[in-house]
Amino acid sequence: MLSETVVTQILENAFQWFVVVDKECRILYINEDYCKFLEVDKEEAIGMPVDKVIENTKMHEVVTTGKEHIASPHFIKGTYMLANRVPLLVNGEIVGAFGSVIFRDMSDWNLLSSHVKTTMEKIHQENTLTLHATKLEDIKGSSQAIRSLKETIQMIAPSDLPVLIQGESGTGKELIASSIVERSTRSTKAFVKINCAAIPAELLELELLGDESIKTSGRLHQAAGGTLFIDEIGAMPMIVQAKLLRKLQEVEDVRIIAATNRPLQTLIAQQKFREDLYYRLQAITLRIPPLRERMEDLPELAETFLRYYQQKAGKRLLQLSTDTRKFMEKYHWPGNVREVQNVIQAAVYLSHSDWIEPTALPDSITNYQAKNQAYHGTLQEELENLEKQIISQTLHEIKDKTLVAERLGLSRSTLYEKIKKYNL
Ligand SMILES: Nc1ncnc2c1ncn2[C@@H]1O[C@H](COP(=O)(O)OP(=O)(O)OP(=O)(O)O)[C@@H](O)[C@H]1O
Repeated sequence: MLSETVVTQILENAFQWFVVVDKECRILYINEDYCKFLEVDKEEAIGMPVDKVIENTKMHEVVTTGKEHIASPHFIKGTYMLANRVPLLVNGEIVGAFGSVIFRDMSDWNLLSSHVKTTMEKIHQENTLTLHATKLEDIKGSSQAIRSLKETIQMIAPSDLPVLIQGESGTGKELIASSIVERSTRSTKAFVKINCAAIPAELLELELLGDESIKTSGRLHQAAGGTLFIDEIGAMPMIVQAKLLRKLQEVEDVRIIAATNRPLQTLIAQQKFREDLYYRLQAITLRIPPLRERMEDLPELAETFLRYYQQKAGKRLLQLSTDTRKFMEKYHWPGNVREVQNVIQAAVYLSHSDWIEPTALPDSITNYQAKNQAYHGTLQEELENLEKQIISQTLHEIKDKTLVAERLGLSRSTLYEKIKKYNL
């Protein structure tokens, strides 16, 4: 136990000014610095009603309502200060309140805000983590598929060969295209993009190929000397495909990287894609498997997005709880890496503690397991597994065991027995 003398020294040397009142709002303690500012004698102030010593005080509101005031503006001696006021409780009953001044005036506040600003700028400069992933090193994942993809990129990037990237939506086709450009001899030249699915069919030809009669250059021309990334090429109308092929034969030096989420061979079979254009584009074909076929990449991807969004949100170190990881591992991720990114981003903002619990995941993920889980144990074993999971998750969410017992409709002793049984 700290002696009274030590406690007094700590209180007196605290940066903040503060006051403690009893439930009648009489001052029990006020520190020396605060008294100096208020121009009152400390010995005289102690025992006096707080509103006689501190103008515009709101301590009585806290004592009456039991509600805390955080960073509440307090006008005193011609200036606004910021104050925190919290009720003091003994056995759940209000016995008084503690008030402290966190910013004594605007100059305190300006000083702090300037410190915060420069520190945050420094953190941002040091923070090399970016989600504008464009380089080979930004491609995360250690699955065989990703490793050999990265090896192939290193080999083919310096050439001028056209590349066709095939993969479901959100698998990282644009990222792969950028990393090829970045490793190529054209990295400092134009890198022009066009998304065939995002531009109405009737405008696509003009956008892509331009029109000399109205002196409009298309993106193909703009990419001269550099690279043209044609996203969703499978959505390009046949007529534009024919014109593109013709232009490619005459046009200046452009490297084409095309991407598609539908296999072009299927579109050729359906007569929706020209075979001659396909052969012109696919000198090198890179296939990115969907995430569900390379689930070993999930932890690294989740970690990358977690660190990024945690820093962006200015939160402390966040971790995925074991249950959350389990749900994520069982899910099939139809939106691939982009879906992981979105789920983690939302979870970071939805989490109140240092752990991301399954409650921060969308229902599509938490319900998915329930629908698709294969059961291998006896009914008794499976029921016990589920019971363990429910109790463990509720304990993570609500720390207070009495409240957990209440929520689950158990007596406290039954809850304790189960905690012991399941080693929670
Ligand atoms: N292996 C990876 N490592 C790190 N980030 C990745 C990886 N794959 C994808 N991403 C990120 O996921 C997001 C989606 O990727 P991208 O836009 O490249 O996908 P896409 O296949 O082009 O999607 P769409 O077909 O819908 O246009 C981007 O933020 C990208 O940086």
